[in-house]
Amino acid sequence: ENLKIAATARYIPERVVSNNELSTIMDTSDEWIYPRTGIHNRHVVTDENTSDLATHVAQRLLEKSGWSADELDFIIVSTMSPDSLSPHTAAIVQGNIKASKAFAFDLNAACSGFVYGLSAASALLSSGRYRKGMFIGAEVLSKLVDWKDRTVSVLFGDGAGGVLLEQTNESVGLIAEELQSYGEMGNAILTGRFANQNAFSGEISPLDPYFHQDGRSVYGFATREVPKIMNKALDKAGLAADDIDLYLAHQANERIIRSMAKNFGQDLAKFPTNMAEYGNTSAGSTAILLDELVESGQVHPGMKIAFVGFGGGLAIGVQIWQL
Ligand SMILES: O=C(O)C1CCN(c2ccc(-c3cc(CO)ccc3Cl)cn2)CC1
Repeated sequence: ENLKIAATARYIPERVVSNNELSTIMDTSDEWIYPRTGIHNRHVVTDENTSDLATHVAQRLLEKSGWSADELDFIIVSTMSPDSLSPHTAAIVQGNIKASKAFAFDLNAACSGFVYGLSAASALLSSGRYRKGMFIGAEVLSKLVDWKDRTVSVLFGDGAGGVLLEQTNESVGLIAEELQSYGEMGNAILTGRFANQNAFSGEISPLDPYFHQDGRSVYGFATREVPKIMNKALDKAGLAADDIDLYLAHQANERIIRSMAKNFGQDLAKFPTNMAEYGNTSAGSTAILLDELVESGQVHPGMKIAFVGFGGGLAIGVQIWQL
């Protein structure tokens, strides 16, 4: 499908929290966290929420591309940590940047959110009904974790990244995708639960709203199932793993990425990582990584890129792009 990524951008909140700082508020250490996860630091908001991060990304995308806000046909924000259910975060962004002709909606596919959102944005453009779209992955996971739970709170961070997409007649764009959910395993990654308490339900025991994950089973799921989905996407694209120049994988855990590289028979150099600095920023992670690589020149036109998302749902998504 002839689609062009016209610009990329990211926005990371300023406040850095190192593993060492975390060890002053909970019983943990860099020696415990880093070897298991590849994480040294994470960034957290202090006075911003998800829509603020996404709005910064939107403004940077418009600045970099020279597009004006009212050229946008739509804005999609992929997030599992919206400011509110209503207004949805994409609508807040649309209002903030005065994208007067755009419709906006949020999408939640947890850590596969960047790939699922890229799929939705690509489909809207390939339908021929729209020409220019903005897609942002944005998270403030720091409001969803229990900062007294050292097993989970050390894994996550806040951040956002995004792309501008447009129809093009250049032979670039989405080559193939494979998206798959595994709802029966959904309870392995839980957060943001609302109890179904109402005037007619009688007493419902309150649910804790915090992040819980069965790390071992998610780890096993990711290493087992992602390669299968990747191979399906490669088959659809008529490509081999060697043909992909870079694999931009969700930045959940360094060891998982290492095992994926081994599984695909690929050099670790093809799997750039930045979780050391940002932790797991769910739908933001691949978008942030993409913008950093574009900025450093490691990602440029002519390359074949695979975006790989996996996590809450549970869900997996792979998209292969010709840049
Ligand atoms: O070694 C240990 O104690 C543990 C072993 C397990 N670990 C894990 C396991 C799973 C995840 C994870 C999380 C999400 C949710 O965004 C999505 C995708 C993944 Cl693969 C992150 N870390 C951490 C250290």
